[in-house]
Amino acid sequence: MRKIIVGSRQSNLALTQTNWVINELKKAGVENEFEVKKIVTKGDKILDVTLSKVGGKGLFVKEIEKALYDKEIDFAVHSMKDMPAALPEGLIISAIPVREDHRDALISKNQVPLRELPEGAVVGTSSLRRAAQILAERPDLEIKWIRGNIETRIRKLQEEDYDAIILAVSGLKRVGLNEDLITEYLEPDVCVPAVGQGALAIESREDDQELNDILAKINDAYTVKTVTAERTYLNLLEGGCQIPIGGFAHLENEDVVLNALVGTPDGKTILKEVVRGTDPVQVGKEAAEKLLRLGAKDIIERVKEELDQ
Ligand SMILES: NCc1[nH]cc(CCC(=O)O)c1CC(=O)O
Repeated sequence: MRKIIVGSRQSNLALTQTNWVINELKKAGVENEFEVKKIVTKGDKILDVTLSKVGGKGLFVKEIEKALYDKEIDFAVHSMKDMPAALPEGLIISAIPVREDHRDALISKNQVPLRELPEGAVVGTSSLRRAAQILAERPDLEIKWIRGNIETRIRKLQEEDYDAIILAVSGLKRVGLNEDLITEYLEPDVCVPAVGQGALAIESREDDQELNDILAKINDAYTVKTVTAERTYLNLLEGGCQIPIGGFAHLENEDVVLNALVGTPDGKTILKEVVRGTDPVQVGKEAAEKLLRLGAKDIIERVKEELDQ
């Protein structure tokens, strides 16, 4: 039986996600041997610049994709929300396992929730999406960029002058941090998560049918359907850049219900739509069309120009 080589970034989060997937495959009855091969990406080497300024999503996946092409590895596990809209020729998302918690969380000093933070309190995030939604709720707060992995950000909250930070619940759980650290779970009506947040994408070569059949064993129909709606919507709005866009879908009976949001980084303009339907692609398209009609294009173009400066 073929040994399967799995590529992973070397961060704690990436390795945990990779090992989680391998374990899910084993639980699904896969008996192949697995080897994890660590790969250093450009995104891992850049620590002090706003991620959106240095090139956004592609940063973490390029080197991994080269290793896939060169057949140094057979598959790789990515955070779905870090996946670019379109994959390069010959590579596919071959499976999407069951999603972890989709929500963002506020972690504050002294466990003070968002509504009760003192006026002018400093909130750390490097996500324009989170900044926009936090400022829409609390225009008096100050957003301060924060970089580094999950553990580093939590250390910075303790050691630097942040009053609170925002992180994805999924990442926090995956790296094994105690959920008691969380002050407040931000539900999608307060903070619409990033498209694909909490979900993983397994990337492999399109022509590796034998492996893709194995990976399909941990495909989760619910997650595939909801992430398809979210990514269809995102792909129709975005041009590969990091902008304040949120999208989260859930199922109600047979219906996909998509919460879609585009905002200005200062939170002064927030466009929101809820679209439902049975076909996830149709729901995604409709959400994009509705937001474009509300003026999403202007906001996206303006943010891109500012990022380019
Ligand atoms: N932006 C970085 C990033 N990419 C994936 C996750 C974990 C969340 C996930 O699984 O979607 C995180 C950390 C965060 O957003 O707090």
